[in-house]
Amino acid sequence: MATQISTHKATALTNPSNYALTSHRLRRTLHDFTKQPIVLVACGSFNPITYHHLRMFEIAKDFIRQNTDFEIVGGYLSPVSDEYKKAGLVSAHHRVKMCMLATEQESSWLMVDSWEALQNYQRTAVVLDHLDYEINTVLGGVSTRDGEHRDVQVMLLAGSDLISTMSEPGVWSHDDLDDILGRHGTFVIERTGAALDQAIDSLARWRNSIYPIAQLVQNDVSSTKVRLFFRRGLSVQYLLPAVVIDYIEQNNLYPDDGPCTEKDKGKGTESGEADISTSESSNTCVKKP
Ligand SMILES: Nc1ncnc2c1ncn2[C@@H]1O[C@H](COP(=O)(O)OP(=O)(O)OP(=O)(O)O)[C@@H](O)[C@H]1O
Ligand SMILES: O=C(O)c1ccc[n+]([C@@H]2O[C@H](COP(=O)([O-])O)[C@@H](O)[C@H]2O)c1
Repeated sequence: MATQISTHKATALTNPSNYALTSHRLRRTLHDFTKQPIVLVACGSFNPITYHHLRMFEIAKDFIRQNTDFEIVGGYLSPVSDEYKKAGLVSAHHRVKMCMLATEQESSWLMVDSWEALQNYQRTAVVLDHLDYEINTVLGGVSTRDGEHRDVQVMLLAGSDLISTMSEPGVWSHDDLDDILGRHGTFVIERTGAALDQAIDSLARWRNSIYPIAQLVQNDVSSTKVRLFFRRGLSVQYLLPAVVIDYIEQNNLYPDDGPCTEKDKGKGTESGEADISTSESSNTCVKKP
């Protein structure tokens, strides 16, 4: 049975049954008492998680250390619910599991929060408010080495493609943008095809709490391309953790479509999927031996 909880905000949040926040890597003591403790949260499909999803957190970590007065005490991936109904979305259970395998194997500080995934669709503002409640109200925030209590600021970490949708009419509510960009704050990682300045241009009123971060090494990997590679029997080695590749193969999550014809080349199998012919491997269409 789901439980209703209330927060310091007007929102009522509902926890899926048996839900408890994963917090084994949440650092409860601040190293530097002059810094503001923060937790980074990336929301998305993670269908499947790629190395670049993990890399986003490392890029943000470097930026934060060099340019801000924040101190990161934890990082969460929050896979979206099945109700998001994006084409080709495999079940939340599998996407949560893949994120867990990846973070446990590849990272020493990242965790997965399944609250959003394992229930009905939740807006991103609600997800951030939920984590704020769990970390600050339920767990009691963090302390300095002298035992002084500090609330943790829960901040969104997103690619510039996602942030550019915030300027599209009808996608996000203004109140939610105020909550996400104004109250929580957001780190925006540059993504090929979605220029940073264009993505945040019309979000100027929140500019003090939006931190754009350029990618020093351009990385154009997307989950869409990874799914297409699986479906075409192409290698995905080194695009995502081996432990995730094994899991996908064991559960046959993105089945190989079989040999493709001349006509198929460059086409996705899910509506809305990227045209693989725009990538370097455009002319490769081979079936696995
Ligand atoms: N290569 C990348 N560069 C920058 N940001 C990225 C990159 N890949 C994913 N992200 C960001 O990671 C978050 C979660 O992404 P998501 O799970 O939607 O991955 P995706 O690769 O965009 O998925 P799909 O291809 O299925 O649309 C989003 O904020 C997205 O902008
Ligand atoms: O909260 C909103 O109004 C909102 C509007 C558009 C997108 N989002 C979130 O943004 C993420 C988009 O993921 P994706 O895979 O479609 O890029 C996903 O977590 C959605 O819940 C959230």
